[in-house]
Amino acid sequence: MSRLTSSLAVVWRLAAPYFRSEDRWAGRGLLAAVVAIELAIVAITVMINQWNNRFYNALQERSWDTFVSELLFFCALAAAFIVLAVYQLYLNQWLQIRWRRWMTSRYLSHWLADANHYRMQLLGDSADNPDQRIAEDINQFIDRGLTIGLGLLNAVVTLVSFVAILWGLSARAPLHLGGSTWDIPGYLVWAALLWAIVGTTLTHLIGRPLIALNFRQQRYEADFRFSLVRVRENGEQIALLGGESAEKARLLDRFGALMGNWFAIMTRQKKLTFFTAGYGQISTVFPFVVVSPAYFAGAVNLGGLMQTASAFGSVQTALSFFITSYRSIAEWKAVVDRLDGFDAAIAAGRAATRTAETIAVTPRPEAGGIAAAALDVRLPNGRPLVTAADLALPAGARVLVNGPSGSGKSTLFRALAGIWPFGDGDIAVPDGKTVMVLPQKPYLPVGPLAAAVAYPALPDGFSRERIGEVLTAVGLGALVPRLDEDAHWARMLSLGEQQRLAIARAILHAPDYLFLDEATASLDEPSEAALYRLLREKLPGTALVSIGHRSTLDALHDRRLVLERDGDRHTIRERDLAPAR
Ligand SMILES: Nc1ncnc2c1ncn2[C@@H]1O[C@H](COP(=O)(O)OP(=O)(O)OP(=O)(O)O)[C@@H](O)[C@H]1O
Repeated sequence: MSRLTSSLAVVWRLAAPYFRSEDRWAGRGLLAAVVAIELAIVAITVMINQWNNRFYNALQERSWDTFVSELLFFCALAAAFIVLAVYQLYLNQWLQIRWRRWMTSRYLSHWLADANHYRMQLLGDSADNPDQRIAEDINQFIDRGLTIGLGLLNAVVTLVSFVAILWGLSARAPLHLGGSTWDIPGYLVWAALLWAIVGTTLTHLIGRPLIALNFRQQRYEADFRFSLVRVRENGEQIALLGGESAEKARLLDRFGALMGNWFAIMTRQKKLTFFTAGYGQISTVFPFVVVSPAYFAGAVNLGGLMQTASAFGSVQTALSFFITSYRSIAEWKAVVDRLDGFDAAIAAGRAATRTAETIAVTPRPEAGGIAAAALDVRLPNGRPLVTAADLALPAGARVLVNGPSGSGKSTLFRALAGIWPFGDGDIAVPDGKTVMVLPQKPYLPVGPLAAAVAYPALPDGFSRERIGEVLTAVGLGALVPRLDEDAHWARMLSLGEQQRLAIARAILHAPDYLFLDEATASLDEPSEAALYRLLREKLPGTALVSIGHRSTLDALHDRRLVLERDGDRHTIRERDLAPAR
């Protein structure tokens, strides 16, 4: 029971915010309309039940006039039902897309805000495949949630309406068994209830493992899809290395996991379907079996029998809601658990920046440069990586950072840029100053070239002339006529060209601090030196902090910091630049 309450609390936590959001009036209005239509549909079912009595009695009594008028009445009910069914679907879909738009935008903001997506990745696997959670799970949560919710409402209202009818019918058709009449008030209601309780309990016992199995299936499907995307993204490397058979083996391995789980689902579902299908078949005749003694004893006529059977059927269908929707509920529960886990991972990503032991990057009003005190950069598992008693990067400085491979240079940059919270210490960044980090392989979004250059700003943030000018300055003038061309630029341009493009991006944005993490390592030395001269000329006030292994970089900087081994970590120390050759 406590599991049910906590699951309902999770559903409430996921669903309620939309109905309190800025779109609440549209959401509440549509939901109210859909619910009202569902109630009207139950009302029509009740009227059809009463119609059964009149219609079958008319047949038994061979009364033509009543037969015709009852047929017309049925046509009117059917017409109303058709209109209600059409509009219920239409309004339901409308509500779904509005609700989904709101939830998608909310999850995107929480996931992307303050580099949380990156921290969540660093913190581990608890939120696997966020793409699936945002694209599919939200959709399924709403779609299935509405179907199950409305189904439940229908079941409850049907139950209440028909229990009353069935109670009355029990009195009119008392139980005849073994030649005597048994006066059990509402015996038809008790019979339906007992029948449904037996069915529901057995369904739950047989079907319970499906919840966990469905949860795993969605994860395996997403993993498989993601592996396929990785192959597409890294096609060139795979082709060059001839890695196709390794990829195929890996993909089939992932598919194998998916298939193994699927077999478990199949076996479980086979057992469940044996039960539910059998239960469904027996349910068709069960009411007739219960009422037949009264009918054959002459206590009720054909209309009464048919109405009772139909009412019994409605009560029992309502009570069996859980049985018929078990699979759906099991799948939906898996979706709810996944979204809940995603929420928890988002919260953990945020919390990682708020615990006492974190690197705090704080804007300070005073002028001067970036300053770090008692900095202790660690890995997510707590292993120490880099320390610095104090580190000063004044405005306009040109600092080269050296250190052995794996000593933590890139991680130090991540900490200075404010996306690496693991560790301790304080980093002060002058208020309003901007920081940009250029990695060795820049990220180029798929789309027009102008958008790739202007990123992370929108392409219309800069004039075409300006974008063309900076591209020409970094030696990519040949690309200027292709600014509006849509392409996967990261695949088309050489790594050296991509690095030139990233320098163009930096010149366009003119940050106050530019961190270059081996950002020119793919260029030949003269081109690298030319780009550094260009940066100095175009961004005279910008501080340049570079990571690089080449000795030729020394001549392009004014200071050198070295990460030197110090026990289990590396410490940052100021060292002389190599004398110019
Ligand atoms: N997300 C992470 N989780 C666990 N370990 C990590 C993570 N990122 C980096 N590391 C480890 O931290 C260490 C430092 O990595 P980093 O990339 O900062 O080194 P680097 O000095 O820039 O190396 P290189 O010169 O080879 O680029 C490495 O041992 C690396 O394996």
